[in-house]
This record gives sequence, structure tokens and C-alpha cells, in this order.
Amino acid sequence: MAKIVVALGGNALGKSPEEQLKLVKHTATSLVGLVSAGHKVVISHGNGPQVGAINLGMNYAAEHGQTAAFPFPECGAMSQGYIGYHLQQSLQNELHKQWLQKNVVSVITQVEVNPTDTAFQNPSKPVGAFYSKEAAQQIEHDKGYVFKEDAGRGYRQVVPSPQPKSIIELNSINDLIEAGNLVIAGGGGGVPVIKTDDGLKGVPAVIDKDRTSALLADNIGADQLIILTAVDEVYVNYGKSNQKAVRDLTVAEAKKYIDEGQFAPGSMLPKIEACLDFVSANEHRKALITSLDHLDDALAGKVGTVLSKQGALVKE
Ligand SMILES: Nc1ncnc2c1ncn2[C@@H]1O[C@H](COP(=O)(O)OP(=O)(O)O)[C@@H](O)[C@H]1O
Ligand SMILES: NC(=O)OP(=O)(O)O
Repeated sequence: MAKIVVALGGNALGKSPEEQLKLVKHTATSLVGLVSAGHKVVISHGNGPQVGAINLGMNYAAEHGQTAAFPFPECGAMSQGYIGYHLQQSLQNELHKQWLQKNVVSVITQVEVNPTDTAFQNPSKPVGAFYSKEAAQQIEHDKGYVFKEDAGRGYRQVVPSPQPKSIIELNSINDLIEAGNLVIAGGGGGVPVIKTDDGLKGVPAVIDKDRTSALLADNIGADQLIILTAVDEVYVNYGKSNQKAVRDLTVAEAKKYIDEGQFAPGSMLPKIEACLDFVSANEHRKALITSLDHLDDALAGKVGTVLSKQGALVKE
């Protein structure tokens, strides 16, 4: 039986609470399927659209004198609560349906980053809604936010995305896993914190959840890292008339495609890099990228992209 970290993409979780709950309910069925097959499953998730929406709402209320300003780390923590709530509820309902006895728990997770990380000078993580070029330029002018084009889908605000260094709640997460709980951790890449003389302090940034998920998977000794997003497979020539799905990627092939610029920064590139980090450290490790909708098909080998040092996903 395997220990598996499953990371759910923030952009793949829909645009509203209703959409998110529907998508999470569907994925919960596959996740509980993994649990009932005897695997130890740990779930992480993104928060790009959600933390952006929370931040926009809080800023709007603050600008209109309705609330105090809520900084980005606080918004990140709120997004962990919001998404963790939907995941917990959906997993609990599904476990109940399948007559399985297991506690589900979300851990508010802080992740240490380096205060001198160059990412703070170069915002790159897309958050919140998608805008037209003109609308993005207007907001840049009015509010001073930075916008970038996001994988052919429109323009989005970008914020610094430092590398995750360590997971502050790692011991608690490990204890909860070993006690048999179904754990949700590292949500939104974790709330980014730095170590200061006065202790931990939140910083305004959004850590890439794929990188944090790979770190979490490494730290807890996972065998597999599964990244669920909006596409069934990774493509070469993505978005072009000659795009082609890649079903199996070795470390060497993935590095070659990175050099060719096949994976968009801020979207597919961090996923591939996170998978590479994870599988490069140990030849028995496998990583899988597929869509939230098709996890079962991917585990049956029908869809999905598997990354490993050499072979295909081991189903044990
Ligand atoms: N080479 C590629 N193959 C597949 N998808 C790609 C590629 N390059 C960019 N993408 C885009 O990356 C998206 C996944 O990244 P993103 O939306 O940031 O993920 P998340 O689901 O974690 O929020 C896909 O939905 C697709 O639009
Ligand atoms: N924090 C993060 O990486 O979120 P997304 O998965 O939404 O990009």
C-alpha cells in the first residue's frame, strides 16, 4: 500500500462556492476510493483564485470603511479554512456513504520562506480573476498591482511566490497521519512565514502549492505525488494546432521539454518542476498529473501524465 499526497489545483476548483463544492464532491469519491483500497492519503490544495477573491473582497470592504485591512497572509489562512471546509465535508459524507470509519482534519499550515528570496522582487504567482489586457492595465494604473498574462487564459494579478523552505506544522501532520486520520495540509502552498527575532511572522506572498506539496510528500516519506488540475494530461506544443498529450515522462525528457519552454511559468512549469524534485530524489517514487474529473481513469492507466525516473505509475 502506498502513501500518496494528492494536490488539488486552485484554478481547477471552479469560480464560486457552488462550483467548488460540486467539484470537490466529485473528487472526494475518487479520494475515498484510494483510502478504501488501503492507501494512506494526504490532501493539499491550491488557492490562487480563492485567495485573490478573498483579498479583493476584503480590500473593497476596507476601502469603503467597512472593515480593517486584511493582509495577504490572513487571506491565505482564510482560503485554507474555506477550501478545507468543503474538502472535509465532502470527504466525511463520502466516507459515511461507503461505511468507512475515518476522521478527517484540515491543518492550518504555515510554511517558512526565505525573507531574501528573489521572488519578493519579481511577482510571478497569478491570483484572483482573469481580466482583459485593457482592464488589467486600468487596475495597474489605479491600484499599482502587477498583472501578467496567464497561460493564454487572460491577465491576472501576480504576487511574489517564494520557495517553501520548511513546513512549520510537519510534526503535527505526521502525528495525525500515523494516527490514521485523513489529513488536509499545506493548503494554498501554506501561509508564508519568515523566522524573526520575535518568532514567526506572515509575509504577503502566495507559495506555489505544487512546490509545497512536493516538499510535504518528501517530508512525510510519500511514494506518490498526484497533482489534479484542469487538464487530463501534460501537452507539448500546448494550445497550438499540433499540441500532443504526453503520457509518460522521464526526468531527462521533462528537463528537455523545460529547456524548450513547453510549460507555462506560473501554471504547468511549477507542477513539472515539483514532480521532478519529488521523483529525482528516489527512483521508486512516481508523480501523476491529471484532471480532478479523471483521477480514477488515470489510476487505471487510461489518461494522465506519469513522471518517474524511468517507468509508469506503480499501482500496488
Ligand atoms: N504544456 C502544458 N500542458 C498542459 N497544460 C498547460 C501547459 N502549459 C500551460 N498549461 C495550463 O496550465 C494549467 C494548469 O495550471 P494552473 O491553472 O495554474 O493549475 P491549478 O489547477 O493548480 O490551479 C492548465 O489548465 C493549462 O491551462
Ligand atoms: N497556491 C497555489 O499554488 O494555488 P493554485 O494551485 O491555485 O495556483
